[in-house]
Amino acid sequence: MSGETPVDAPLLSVDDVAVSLGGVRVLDGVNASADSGTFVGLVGPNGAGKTTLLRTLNAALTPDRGTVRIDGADVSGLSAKEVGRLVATVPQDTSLSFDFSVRQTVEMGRTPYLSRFGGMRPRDQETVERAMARTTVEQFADRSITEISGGERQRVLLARALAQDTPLLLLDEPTASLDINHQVRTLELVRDLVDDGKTVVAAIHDLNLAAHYCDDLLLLGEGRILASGAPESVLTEATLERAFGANAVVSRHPVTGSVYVTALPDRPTGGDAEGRIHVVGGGGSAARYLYLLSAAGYEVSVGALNEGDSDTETARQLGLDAVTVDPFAPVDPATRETVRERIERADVTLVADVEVGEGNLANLEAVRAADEVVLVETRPFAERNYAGETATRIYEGIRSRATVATPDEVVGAVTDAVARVRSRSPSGPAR
Ligand SMILES: Nc1ncnc2c1ncn2[C@@H]1O[C@H](COP(=O)(O)OP(=O)(O)OP(=O)(O)O)[C@@H](O)[C@H]1O
Repeated sequence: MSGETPVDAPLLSVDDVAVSLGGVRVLDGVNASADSGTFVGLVGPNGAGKTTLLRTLNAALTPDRGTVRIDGADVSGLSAKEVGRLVATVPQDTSLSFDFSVRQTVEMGRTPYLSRFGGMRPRDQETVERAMARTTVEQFADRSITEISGGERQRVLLARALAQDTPLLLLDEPTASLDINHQVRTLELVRDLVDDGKTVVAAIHDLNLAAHYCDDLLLLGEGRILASGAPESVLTEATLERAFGANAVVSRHPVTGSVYVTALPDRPTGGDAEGRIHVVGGGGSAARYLYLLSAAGYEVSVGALNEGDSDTETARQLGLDAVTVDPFAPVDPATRETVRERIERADVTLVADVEVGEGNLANLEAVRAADEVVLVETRPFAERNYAGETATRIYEGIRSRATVATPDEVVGAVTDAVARVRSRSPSGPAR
C-alpha cells in the first residue's frame, strides 16, 4: 500500500470517519490530514470526541465507516506490531497498576521491534536511553512507576512513546497534570520533535498553549470538525461561541504574538452605573477597562484607535463606540475632532497607560478638553513616550488635574469622578 503513496501525500489522512460507542454516534464524517513534520492540536469542549478520534487514529477503535491511513497504510488492515511501528500514544489516563520500574516502562516502547525470543539489542537500549534523556526521566529510572508523581509519570509515558520511534505521535492532554514549567518544557520538546520531522496530533484543552505551539488546529464539536487550519483561522470569536458556547475575546499575546483567547464570564450587562466614559488606549492597554466599565453599566466610547488594534477588537466585541483610523495610520485632524467631541460629551475621560508616539499624540491633545480625567499609571510616562518634549508637556498638564489610579482602582476612581461631575451639574451630563 505505502509503495503506491505519492511522495507528497500527507503522513496521516482521515477520510469520512464515523465511530459509535455504546450504540451512540460519537464521531461523524471526520476528515483530516497532517503532513510530515507538523504539530496538529485537537481542540474542542469536553465530550467533543477528541479522545475517541485519537483512539481511532491508533486503531484501538475500529470506525463504523471511513479510513485512517498512516504513511499510506490503512491501519485497519495492519497487525498490532505494524501499527506500533507507525504510531505511538501517550494516553490521558497515566495511572498504571503494574509495578515496573521507569526504565522497564520505557523499554516497553521497543516491543514492536523485538522478535518473540530475542531480548533488547544495543540499538534498542540506545533508543531507550535517548528517550529517557530527552524527557529528563533518567534521574528516577530505577524507581517504580507507581512511586512517582502524576506529572513525572506523564513524562515517562512520553519517553516510552519516543522509544517506539514512530513517524506519528499521539498525545492526549500531554500537559494536563504538569506544572507550568513542565507544560512549557514538554511542549517545547514536542515542538523540537516536530521540527526534526515527527508528526504530532495532540488533544490540548488550553487554547492558548495550542495556538502558540501548533501549526494547525482541528476544532471538534459534537463529533464533527467545526474548523481546521492555522490557529488564527480556527480560533475566532464565532467558532469559540459555536463550539464552546463561550463569550471570548481573541487578540494577540503582547509578548509572544500568538493568537490569544480570553474567556469572559458573560457579556457585560446588568450594571446600573450611569454616565458616559471616553477611554484613550491602544495596543491592549484599555481592554480590561472597556470590559469593566461596560459591565458596570457605563456608556463607553474609545479612541482614536487603529483598525486591527486589539483594543479595537475588544471594543467591537463589547459593542462599544470605537473611533478608529486605518491600520498604522496616524490620528488625522478630522478624527482628532471626533475624539474631542466624544471627550466633551463624556462625564469622565480615562487615559490608559498607552504608549504615546507621533501617531496617537493627537489623542492626548484632545484630552485637554476633558472635564474629569482618570489616569492609569503603572510605569512612568517617560518609559512609554516616543513623541518627545511636546508629549511630556501635554501629559504633565493632564496629570496635574487628573486622578491618578492603579489598574485595580480604575472603576472606583471613575465612579467618584462621575459623582463629582454630577454634583457640579445637577441636570446630568447633557452637555
Ligand atoms: N465507552 C463509551 N460508551 C459510550 N459513550 C462513550 C464511551 N466513551 C466515551 N463516550 C462518549 O463519547 C463522547 C466523546 O468522548 P471523548 O472522550 O472522545 O471526548 P473528549 O473530547 O476527549 O472529551 P474530554 O475533553 O472531556 O476528554 C462523549 O459524549 C462520551 O460520553
